[in-house]
Amino acid sequence: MISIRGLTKRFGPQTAVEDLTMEVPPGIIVGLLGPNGAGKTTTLKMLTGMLKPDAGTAIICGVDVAADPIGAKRLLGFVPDSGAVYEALTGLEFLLMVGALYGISEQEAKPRIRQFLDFFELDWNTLETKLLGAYSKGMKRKVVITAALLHNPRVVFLDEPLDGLDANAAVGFKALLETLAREGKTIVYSSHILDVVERVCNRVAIMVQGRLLVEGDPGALVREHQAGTLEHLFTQLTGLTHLEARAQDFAKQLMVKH
Ligand SMILES: Nc1ncnc2c1ncn2[C@@H]1O[C@H](COP(=O)(O)OP(=O)(O)OP(=O)(O)O)[C@@H](O)[C@H]1O
Repeated sequence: MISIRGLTKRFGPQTAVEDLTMEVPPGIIVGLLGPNGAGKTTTLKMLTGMLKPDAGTAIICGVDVAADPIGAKRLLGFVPDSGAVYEALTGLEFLLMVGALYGISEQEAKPRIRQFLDFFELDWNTLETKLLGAYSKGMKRKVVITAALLHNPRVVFLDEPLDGLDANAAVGFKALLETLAREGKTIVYSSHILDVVERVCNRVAIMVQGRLLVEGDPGALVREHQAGTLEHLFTQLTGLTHLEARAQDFAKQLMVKH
């Protein structure tokens, strides 16, 4: 489980995350939502020990992330939005290296890697011989997801996880997340794809300008705000109203100029 108390991060004069407090119990998939620049990635980086908070605490399954970042990393998996990998390694070399960092032997890692490959329909020969720099975006994403889940973490953080995955892989991955949650894992899912969040997540947290605006069951929040859909609730709360009319005006202006 995740317990966040007063988490705050400043970059110079700007407060990227302000006084964030939230509890996420085991078995829950919480969708972290917010417009560009709301502070979602900064929050995930603090929760995974990649950034030190200026104030507040984040506890992962009883371990304080700032006080014991290595201990916390043993318990968590992170799929970052950048999806960066060591491009000069083969997929297998990269995954075995990640496994070794978590103390998993090659003997132990290989069958686990094979399970993920079968699931994602990736070819073992490609993984063994091709450098990651030559993988397609979707293939890299599958390797990054495998790397994040290889050590069977109790808490999983995902930043735009479906980015680059084809429709089949995305459907499979969503089902995998639901299975992991049923097994008692805690999952934080940050995305802009609201209909996916609505389907996959049992809780949502909406951030704006570094602050948590609302948090709870998506259906209940939509009803409470009489929004109809999560997408409408999001635009209501984040102040982006009359978007369609604005888009039409903008398109008309473009047409006049050309
Ligand atoms: N390393 C940094 N140095 C300075 N400012 C930063 C840094 N990282 C983030 N910020 C600022 O903090 C704010 C929150 O950024 P963050 O990346 O957390 O937002 P986000 O909600 O993930 O946005 P997006 O949906 O666009 O990915 C932004 O205004 C951003 O410019």
